[in-house]
Amino acid sequence: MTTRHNFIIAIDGFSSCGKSTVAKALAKKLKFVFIDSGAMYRAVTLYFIREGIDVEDDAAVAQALENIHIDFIPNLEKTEIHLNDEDISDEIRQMYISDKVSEVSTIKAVRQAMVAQQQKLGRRRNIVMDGRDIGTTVFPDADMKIFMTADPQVRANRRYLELTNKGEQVTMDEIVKNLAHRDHIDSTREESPLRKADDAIILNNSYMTQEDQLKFVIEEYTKRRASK
Ligand SMILES: Nc1ncnc2c1ncn2[C@@H]1O[C@H](COP(=O)(O)OP(=O)(O)OP(=O)(O)O)[C@@H](O)[C@H]1O
Ligand SMILES: Nc1ccn([C@@H]2O[C@H](COP(=O)(O)O)[C@@H](O)[C@H]2O)c(=O)n1
Repeated sequence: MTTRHNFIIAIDGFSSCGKSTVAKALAKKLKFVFIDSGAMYRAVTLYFIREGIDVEDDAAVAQALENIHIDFIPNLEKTEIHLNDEDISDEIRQMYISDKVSEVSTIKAVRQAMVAQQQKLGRRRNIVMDGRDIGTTVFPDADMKIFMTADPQVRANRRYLELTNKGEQVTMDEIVKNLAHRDHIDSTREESPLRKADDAIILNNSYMTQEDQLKFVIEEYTKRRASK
């Protein structure tokens, strides 16, 4: 067995509870690389929608995965996600992607392709990766694992504010349904379902500010770093 020298932080949890927010802030503070694994599943979903890929057609799915190239490109303060050299960072946040992404994410071939890329991205670099199966499947040996949750109504309110501030026409009802729908599919699918890793620490941020949640994970990191 080879010893790993990089530090891996896995942040998993339910939809819209603030995983990317805390992961991004933590990565910035520690000068680690932040990887939003959900954005990768969203990129695949966008490609499937655009190309009209039938998710039941294994050959079409396999061919599509061959044609999909996802890159994370740092650009000033943010990291863009590119699908075959196109910046799709904003497009993948729209509701029509959120409505389909969990269905696409149940496909075994899709998960295998994404997990392999995620593991490659975490080789040798210090990273913070957020998603649903990071602490259980992608990096079961992560140095620190957080499992995030928040009250469903709080999560829906936050997502509603985020999307309406961006000018997207959505109703609270649509958002509540989408979060419940995704959480259900993500937690019950056969392939690497969303679940708390046995060694993950729970962070319920329903009544925490973004500053409080960052402080919580930095304190946890400081303890872990000292014992690594
Ligand atoms: N502690 C907090 N208090 C208030 N708003 C928050 C807090 N943490 C995150 N948010 C806001 O909640 C929304 C959802 O956060 P974020 O996108 O980080 O969640 P996520 O878990 O990564 O979501 P998803 O899994 O759907 O991608 C964002 O608008 C973010 O600014
Ligand atoms: N490791 C992951 C990450 C995400 N998914 C699926 O993608 C959806 C979108 O993720 P967001 O974090 O951007 O909300 C999510 O609902 C999952 O269906 C996944 O399966 N595994």
